[in-house]
Amino acid sequence: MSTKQQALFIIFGGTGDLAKRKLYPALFALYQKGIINEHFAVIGTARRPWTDQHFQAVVCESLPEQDTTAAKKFAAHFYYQSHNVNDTEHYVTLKKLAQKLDKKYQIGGNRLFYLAMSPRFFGTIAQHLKSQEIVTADGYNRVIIEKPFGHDYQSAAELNQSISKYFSEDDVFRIDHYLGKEMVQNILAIRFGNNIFNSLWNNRYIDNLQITLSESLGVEERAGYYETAGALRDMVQNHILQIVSLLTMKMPTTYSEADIRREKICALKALKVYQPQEVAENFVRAQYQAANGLKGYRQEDQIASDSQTETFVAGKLKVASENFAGVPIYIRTGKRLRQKATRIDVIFKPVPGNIFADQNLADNILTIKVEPEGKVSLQVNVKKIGQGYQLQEQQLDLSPENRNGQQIAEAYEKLLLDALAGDATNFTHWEEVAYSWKFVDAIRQAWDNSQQPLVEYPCGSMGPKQADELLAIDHRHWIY
Ligand SMILES: NC(=O)C1=CN([C@@H]2O[C@H](COP(=O)(O)OP(=O)(O)OC[C@H]3O[C@@H](n4cnc5c(N)ncnc54)[C@H](OP(=O)(O)O)[C@@H]3O)[C@@H](O)[C@H]2O)C=CC1
Ligand SMILES: O=C1O[C@H](COP(=O)(O)O)[C@@H](O)[C@H](O)[C@H]1O
Repeated sequence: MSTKQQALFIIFGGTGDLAKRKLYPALFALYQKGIINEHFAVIGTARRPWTDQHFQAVVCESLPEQDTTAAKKFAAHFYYQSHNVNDTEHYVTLKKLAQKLDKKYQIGGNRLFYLAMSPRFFGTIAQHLKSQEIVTADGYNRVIIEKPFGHDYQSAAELNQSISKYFSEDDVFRIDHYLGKEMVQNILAIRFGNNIFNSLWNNRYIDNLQITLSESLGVEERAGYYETAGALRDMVQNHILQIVSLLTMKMPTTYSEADIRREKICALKALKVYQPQEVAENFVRAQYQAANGLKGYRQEDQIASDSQTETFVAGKLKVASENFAGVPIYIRTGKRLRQKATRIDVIFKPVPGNIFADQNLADNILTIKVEPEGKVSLQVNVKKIGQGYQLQEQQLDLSPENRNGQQIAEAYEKLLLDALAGDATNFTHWEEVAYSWKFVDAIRQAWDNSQQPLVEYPCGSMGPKQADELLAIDHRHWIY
């Protein structure tokens, strides 16, 4: 999709880490492709007293090519307003600036409000956008909301209620950047574009699913946020459960936003919400400890020396749906693990009545590697070349061929373009968020109310042994 778009972006949190690392480079990529060109402007807002010139210099610095004419022309579309989101007066100034830029760049009233700030401000921003008439009557008004959407089901419901007073669900784009990743988007193509996978995608043929989101980085500069979140809220509630929904949803009636959403909601609703005893049996929480020259979590800046925050979660999920009942979904995510790896392994059941049973055949495994390198492969068994009849495993590379040598777009670039085009297929609907929180809340509450220990794992490992035992008890092991 390369239709030209016109919009005024208003970024709340314009001086923040996300804006600099992800949003400005993503907008620049759209600019270089000509998708946003003349008829766009960006207002960055935050409290610090920057000038437009300083802001433009910061934007340039955030780009992969900083000193080119294109970068400078692009940054000239950026304006800064010092703004405390709690201060009504600031919205009056913001409105005037927005009107001026709308006219200058002939934008036609389209506005995209990006809330790249702590969620505690989302309600007040939404309210002021309406009450101070920063929304327009002659174009669209869409609000993109960063994660985390709430802290638990209750706070998410309250937040949703306060936003929905001012914006309809169709104009709310709850971002989960994993849904913008090329290989995550590939899941539906692989499942529903191939009868060989579509017809086998159920509990008669799939033995188990494994999802790994491992990171080599530690908590970095985000201690304040991470201490209130932990790996369960930071990664499981959103990214992992979104992947689970794509893997277990039924085939939608059509490839459309409404039909896909409906099936994803059903998939999340079908997740078994655990009782406290079941949480203890099916979930492991752990924290990284100093090893391999790296600090332990409790020695990191601004982390309490007795912090109970989990930096690793592994779990076994159960789905109460016709197609997935009885298929365990093993999930795992953590910081300071051996390496960055985001992957999905679909392990198929062995051939019934296998005539090669004495040869210890490898499982058929479909692997979708999301990162660091996007790849799809299928493990099969073939005859070894030569005399006799021995089998050997073979990896079939099913990776999408990049026929035009295109650079793969970053998740934020794709999602920003979707939001500009009004396509919410790759954003999360409120009901998806609600069911995800209900699932996660049960685990969090069980942990908070129980003596279930927070176990340790050394930096650079793949997590604690308890995460391996979760599978071993079922006579399985992690494929990765
Ligand atoms: N960083 C990341 O990699 C990711 C971040 N996110 C989410 O994105 C959002 C932003 O995160 P991040 O950029 O890391 O956070 P930062 O802490 O880096 O940025 C927060 C921004 O909010 C501004 N701000 C804070 N208080 C006010 C206020 N009262 N009025 C106006 N502006 C204010 C800050 O600027 P100033 O101090 O000048 O006011 C700053 O621009 C969060 O919801 C986070 O969970 C999601 C995924 C990844
Ligand atoms: O949302 C988040 O995601 C990042 C990992 O994202 P990735 O695209 O690098 O895989 C994680 O580091 C961060 O803690 C979390 O908030």
